Amino acid sequence: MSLPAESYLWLKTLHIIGVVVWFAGLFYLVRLFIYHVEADELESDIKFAFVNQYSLMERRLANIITTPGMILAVSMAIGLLIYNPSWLEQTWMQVKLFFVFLLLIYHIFCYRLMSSLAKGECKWSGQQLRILNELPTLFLVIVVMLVVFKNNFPTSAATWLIVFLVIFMALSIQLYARFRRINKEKQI
Ligand code: HEM
Repeated sequence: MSLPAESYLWLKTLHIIGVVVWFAGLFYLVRLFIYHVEADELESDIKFAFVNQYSLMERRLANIITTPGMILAVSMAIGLLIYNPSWLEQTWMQVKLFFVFLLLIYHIFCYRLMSSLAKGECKWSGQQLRILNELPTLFLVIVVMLVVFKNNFPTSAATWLIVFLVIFMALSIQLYARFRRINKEKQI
């Protein structure tokens, strides 16, 4: 297939725009889930107003931003592969596709969480959702490193970066939880 090089660059531009929109949606969606779960724990009359509003915001974000972003990123990626199928033979692309597959499972899982939240059946705590919300960051770091370094992936540097990220995320979640506990005790 011999498309002009500019077409390839247009596909790549739209692919990157799709990826940015997709991730913005995924990050904000789980943040909304956290607010939703915390509103659900309130013992006040306005609880239902909050919970309904969060459900509406989640649905709109997922259907108008997150999923269209995913569709744009994936369809443009298919275009890039049709343009240059030899990418599929490269190890970095195979590893990338594995992580994209995990990301798609995460995306579908977010939809399941959204529907269980809307029904008031969600078993996840705010703390667990905070941890879940760190997963796409890891996927993002790994996938972007794969497309940039390709087959020269800096294994040792990447390992340290990922270990650092995981520790940093775990610590910040714990610190935030402690900060909230102290604040709550002060209010009582
Ligand atoms: C359906 C899954 C995907 C496929 C098949 C795919 C495929 C591709 C291909 C073939 C390229 C062009 C590589 C080049 O010209 O050097 C590319 C570029 C890129 N992809 Fe993906 N991609 C997918 C998902 C993603 C995701 C989820 C992300 C982000 C987390 C991502 C981030 C990027 C970036 C940043 C580039 C630009 C790299 C550069 O120009 O150096 N891709 N992708």
